[in-house]
Amino acid sequence: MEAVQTEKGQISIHTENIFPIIKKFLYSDHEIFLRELVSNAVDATQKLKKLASFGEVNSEIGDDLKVTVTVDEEGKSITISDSGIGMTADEIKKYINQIAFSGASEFLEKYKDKVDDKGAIIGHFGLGFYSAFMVAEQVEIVTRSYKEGAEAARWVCDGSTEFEISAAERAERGTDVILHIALDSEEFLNKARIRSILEKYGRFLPVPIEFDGEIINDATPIWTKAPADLTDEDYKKFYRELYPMSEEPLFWIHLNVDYPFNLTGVLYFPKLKNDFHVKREKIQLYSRQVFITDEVKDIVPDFLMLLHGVIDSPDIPLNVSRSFLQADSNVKKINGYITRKVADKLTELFKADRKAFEEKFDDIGLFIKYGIISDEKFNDKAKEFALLKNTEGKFYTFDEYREHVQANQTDKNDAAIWLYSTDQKAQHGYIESATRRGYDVLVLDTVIDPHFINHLEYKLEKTSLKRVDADTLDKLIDKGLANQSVLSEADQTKLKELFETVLDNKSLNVSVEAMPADEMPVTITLPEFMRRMKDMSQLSGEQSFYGVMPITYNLVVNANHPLADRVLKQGDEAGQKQLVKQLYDLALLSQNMLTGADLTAFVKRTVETL
Ligand SMILES: Nc1ncnc2c1ncn2[C@@H]1O[C@H](COP(=O)(O)OP(=O)(O)OP(=O)(O)O)[C@@H](O)[C@H]1O
Repeated sequence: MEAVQTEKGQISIHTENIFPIIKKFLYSDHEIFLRELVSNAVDATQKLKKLASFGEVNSEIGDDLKVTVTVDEEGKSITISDSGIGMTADEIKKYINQIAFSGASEFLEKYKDKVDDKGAIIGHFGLGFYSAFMVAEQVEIVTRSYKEGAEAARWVCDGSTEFEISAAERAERGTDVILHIALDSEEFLNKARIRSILEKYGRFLPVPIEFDGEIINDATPIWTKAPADLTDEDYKKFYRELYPMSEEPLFWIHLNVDYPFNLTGVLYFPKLKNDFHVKREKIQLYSRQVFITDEVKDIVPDFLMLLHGVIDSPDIPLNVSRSFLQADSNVKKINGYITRKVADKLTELFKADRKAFEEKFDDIGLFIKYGIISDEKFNDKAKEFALLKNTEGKFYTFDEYREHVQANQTDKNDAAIWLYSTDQKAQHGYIESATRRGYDVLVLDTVIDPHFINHLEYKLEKTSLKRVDADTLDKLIDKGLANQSVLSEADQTKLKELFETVLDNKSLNVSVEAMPADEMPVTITLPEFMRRMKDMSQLSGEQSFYGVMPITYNLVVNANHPLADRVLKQGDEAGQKQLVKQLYDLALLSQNMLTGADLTAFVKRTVETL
């Protein structure tokens, strides 16, 4: 048998098949054609300006260069005209025929295995000029190069691989791209539709875009200007333009970097309050002032998506799938840069005016906490400016807080115990008891706090956080100093049994403890770990073991309260039962757990005793 010879070769791609495939791939995003063609016209105009500035254009170029888009409803065509550099017949052959075909081939090669994975590709792969064939059955270019003595040329192609180039009439330098719209794309002959597409993609293009006699864009949006030339009002005005329905932003960051990647933009901090899921105005992503997308999910870290504004970077690859984007090293660097900038801005604001920073903290705390949890680098910087607020409305950095509570809130194992409340009103009685002992109570009541608390414990040394109603204070901060009980062991057991029998409730874990006499006679607590598990499973929305696990509350009877003694000494059984029930209901009431028929019965019983 003859041996197989080593051979190298090229897989050939049949370009005749390209157009049906382009159409198929781009199906949901047909309007992109206008972005591509207008961008080309803008590029041609910018190139001309550049050449003129080098002194390479002989004629006057004028300072009112613009791109015009015209819809001819009757003639069923759309024309994109510019007065840019234009093309000679040879350049058409080179740039339009060859490049486009090789671009399309490359595209085919790249995605040939992914025909079913449309969602991953549709969007921004920028096939440029050739996207015209998504909507046109025939495309015509009439162009004249800026070069001296250049002759105008016409190129016509009907979407097959055949084209025709001929001499044409065009008095002035520049290019007209004329799309003869296909039957199935006549929606694009609607002027309102074209205007809205132009406004979406071209709102900040760097060259004036005229449609229906009007300029539809702002060619010098603020992110292209130097911060020194802008006032606060300029930034606010731009914000209103972007998000007309929103409240004023708190502050903003002007991004500007050229190395090792190019990025400009303005990011605004909105007033977030506790608004985590709703009202996420989107960050808009631009590439050289061309709108690309406001779906920046995989490009910008999730916590930064709470910010608003514009990012413009020609270095974010827009022609590949989203999963690829996440791995892209430029995207990673850009994320790192933005995160650093945001952290620096917060540090600067904190240092410049702490009081003003504290006043804004309710609005930015959510963002900062989210950043701390999700981004290690941000976390490192945030230590400087992240604040904790206590029930008195005072703010502390983590270090300051540690210092503040160290003396009084360290337990017998030398661990610091930070107490917190998730609802100052609901936990009022417990907060009051704690502050009576000189303990400090933090307010951690935002949606993100359950995660933030876990994170704090993980990061802080020998520190745990406990909700103020998670146990009796002596157990929450166990200093190893047992209170003396005025009741004997036997009486304590009797009291415990009495409560168990009268209340007859399996979800209660009854105990008798010697607490200070001025504490409540009966307290209900929910152990910290059990509540956290519940909260977390609720937050994640998943049914977990802890989500369905029955809750057991602790019911603690204060042996040193005079009423404990009174219960024991109560002669008649009915009266004793009534007293136990009343004390239990009062405990429920202070935990906001007394509702429905039980509440009605309690009110009735109380009225009767008055
Ligand atoms: N209006 C125009 N005026 C002058 N030259 C043009 C014009 N439109 C297209 N060209 C030339 O044709 C080339 C190919 O255009 P095409 O849109 O396919 O690709 P591109 O703009 O280079 O890249 P992309 O695929 O990202 O759009 C351009 O690079 C340019 O040289």
